[in-house]
Amino acid sequence: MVRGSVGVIFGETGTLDFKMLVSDSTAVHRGAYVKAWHETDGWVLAQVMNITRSSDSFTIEEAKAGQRKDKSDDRIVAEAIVIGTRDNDGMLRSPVIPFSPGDLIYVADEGLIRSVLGLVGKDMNIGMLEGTGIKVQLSVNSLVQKHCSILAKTGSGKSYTAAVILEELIDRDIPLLIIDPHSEYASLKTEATDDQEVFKKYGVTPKSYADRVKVYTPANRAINPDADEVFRLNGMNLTVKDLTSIFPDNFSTTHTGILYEAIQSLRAEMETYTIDDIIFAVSNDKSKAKWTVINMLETIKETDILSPNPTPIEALVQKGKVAILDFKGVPPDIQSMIVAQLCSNLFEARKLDKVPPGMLVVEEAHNYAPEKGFSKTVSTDILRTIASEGRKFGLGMMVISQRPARIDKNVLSQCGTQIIMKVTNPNDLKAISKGLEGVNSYVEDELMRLPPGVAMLVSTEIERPVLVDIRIRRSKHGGESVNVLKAAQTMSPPPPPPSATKIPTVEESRAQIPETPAAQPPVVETADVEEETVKKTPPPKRKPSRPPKNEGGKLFTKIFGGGK
Ligand SMILES: Nc1ncnc2c1ncn2[C@@H]1O[C@H](COP(=O)(O)OP(=O)(O)OP(=O)(O)O)[C@@H](O)[C@H]1O
Repeated sequence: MVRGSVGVIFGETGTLDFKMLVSDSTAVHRGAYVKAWHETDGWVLAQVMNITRSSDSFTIEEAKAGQRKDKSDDRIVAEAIVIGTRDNDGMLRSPVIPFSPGDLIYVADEGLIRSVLGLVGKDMNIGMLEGTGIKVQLSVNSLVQKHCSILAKTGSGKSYTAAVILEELIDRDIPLLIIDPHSEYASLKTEATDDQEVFKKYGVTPKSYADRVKVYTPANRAINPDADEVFRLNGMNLTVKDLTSIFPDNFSTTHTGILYEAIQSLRAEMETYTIDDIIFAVSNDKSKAKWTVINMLETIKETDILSPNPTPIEALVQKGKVAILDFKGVPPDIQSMIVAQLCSNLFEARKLDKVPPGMLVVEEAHNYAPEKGFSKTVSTDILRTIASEGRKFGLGMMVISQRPARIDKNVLSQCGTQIIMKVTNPNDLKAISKGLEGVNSYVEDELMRLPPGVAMLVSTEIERPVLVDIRIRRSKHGGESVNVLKAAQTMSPPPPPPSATKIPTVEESRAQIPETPAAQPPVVETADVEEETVKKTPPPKRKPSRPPKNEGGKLFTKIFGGGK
């Protein structure tokens, strides 16, 4: 083999693929980018999709003993698909006449890979092209304006990857508003303490974003003592629509009528009214149905979310700042109501240019914009609107979910960048492969096998899907699972049984601050309850990159459209 080459083309060749005889087993690996000199097109980029290795030259004794002394005459054959080359106008082209058997194959250089895949001149650093040292950089403008989704099964690295992208956006002063149901993003404030070697590998340094991030709680400080500020919605002069939209299923026509009359009478009497005034006005109604209405109004009131001093949207969305809405302790219905109101305010404020362009980040998006037939929430409409119209006004959205099949299709289909990590649920796999343009249904096989920390990136900005080894976080990761065994071993002994427990006095009860766990949004489950509700133990940290292995293979051809 000529020096520097890794193989030679042989057998029947085409314009879209070829086979190569590989010089030695470590020369190329599945997924490797290689280049071939083409007589009319010059250097053409190709990707190895499959490798096989065969040998008959060993003795039965050697086979029985499980030892082969000489492996030098193993026949290693790789199948590569042609990606193409850029012409003088920068257009991607693939050859129109077949490759020539006997031509040499080389490992592709960074310049060719970048230019052919379309990874040129971009700004954000999200990691490295899997199996290479080539940085994958995305365009901030495109990612924000054309929206982005991060999809994977639980524990596969969604919030880790999201935080990597958010760090890049914060570094570029993009305002962020994060809907955080599981208190995962406050850790952006804390610098990561991982191994320095890993930071070096990805070309980043540890960093705290404490001066940029503010955590808001829609609950109160007793429930969420780590929050920086409370978040409140406008509680003055609420309309019938404002109130009924919180519990749309609970308000019958009769209930709505009672509410309507009460609010009409208040409007006739006073300029401004509160929820207390509404409850009082409803209590004057003669029907028994008023008690249901009062009960619902009391429930809303008790959440404390409504206030005469609401949090202005201008305080949340500021250049270079991150506002995290931490939903710890907030009931699911109220979460949706908050998302609906907040996002409507945000969209209106952006349209009137009252806040700078920025990005809305929605974790567990399937709960706030569920697909029809799964559940109904008041936040779906505005999230759909932002997905379809946000880009006109410089309002981007990042949608994060472990259940792609359950997110509103209108929302998901608007995402120009899709970052997909390991997915195994058949419905989710189907939903993903259906929604990805230019990727056929066999994408499912590859997604099922992705190791932790590796994502498939599909973007309107790049020519074809690529696998990315997501970089290390600069800030600490906050989405760690609870170690159940350790917690059980370190917890204090349980309290005595009820009969032996002293009943606290009213004063003692008041003095105790309730330990309210983070609210879990409602889940309408079918066959896959287990996957969604059981938080997996985090996978072991992956090895730096995928080792060259002579296995699998067909997947790549299928995913990236082998072109046969
Ligand atoms: N790029 C990465 N580099 C290093 N470790 C990673 C990476 N991605 C994920 N991990 C590890 O995997 C674990 C799970 O990741 P993460 O919390 O992001 O999962 P998730 O998909 O958001 O899970 P859940 O749906 O349960 O919130 C993390 O604790 C982290 O240790």
